[in-house]
Amino acid sequence: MGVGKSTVGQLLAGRLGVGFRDTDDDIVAAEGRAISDIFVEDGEPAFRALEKEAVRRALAEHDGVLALGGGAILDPDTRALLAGERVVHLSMDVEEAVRRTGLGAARPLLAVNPRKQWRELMEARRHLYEEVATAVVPTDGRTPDEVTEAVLDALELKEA
Ligand SMILES: Nc1ncnc2c1ncn2[C@@H]1O[C@H](COP(=O)(O)OP(=O)(O)OP(=O)(O)O)[C@@H](O)[C@H]1O
Ligand SMILES: O=C(O)C1=C[C@@H](O)[C@@H](O)[C@H](O)C1
Ligand SMILES: [Mg+2]
Repeated sequence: MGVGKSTVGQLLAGRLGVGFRDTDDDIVAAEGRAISDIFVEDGEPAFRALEKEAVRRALAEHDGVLALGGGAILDPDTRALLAGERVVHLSMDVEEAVRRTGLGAARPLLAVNPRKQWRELMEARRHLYEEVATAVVPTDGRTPDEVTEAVLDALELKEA
């Protein structure tokens, strides 16, 4: 959460001359509600079901850079769909995470005690991010442009 998937994803798409899509945005557009509202009104399992369908559809329809929600990899079917794709795990440490996400209600899973919750989420998810990633790119102390450059290098992709 807040690692820069949307920011770097758009920069990367620009550098590659391809389209950019973000499954969080797809869900918000389809539902006409903010993600935090979906969490509060319907609960996390309902959000995960919407997310799984959004990822499946985006992978089928879209040929370019796709940003996933931070928890999309929790779903085993989604992880299976990512097999065979280039998947970048953008990483950061907890202090950088707190700086980038702030304390707002926009990220429901970090709403209370964000430092502790972020650490716990990472402990629970790290192995899943590592399982699906074909490249890991640390983002600490790097600007979005520098991260984008590092992603291009890590994926050995040429610019358009
Ligand atoms: N490399 C970076 N260095 C500093 N700040 C950054 C960097 N990348 C992104 N940011 C800032 O951090 C915040 C979160 O970035 P962004 O929304 O792109 O993350 P995200 O991974 O898409 O988040 P979410 O999980 O909510 O979708 C934004 O304010 C953005 O400007
Ligand atoms: O890491 C997560 O579980 C989330 C990340 C965001 O991208 C959103 O999909 C939502 O806030 C949940
Ligand atoms: Mg985003």
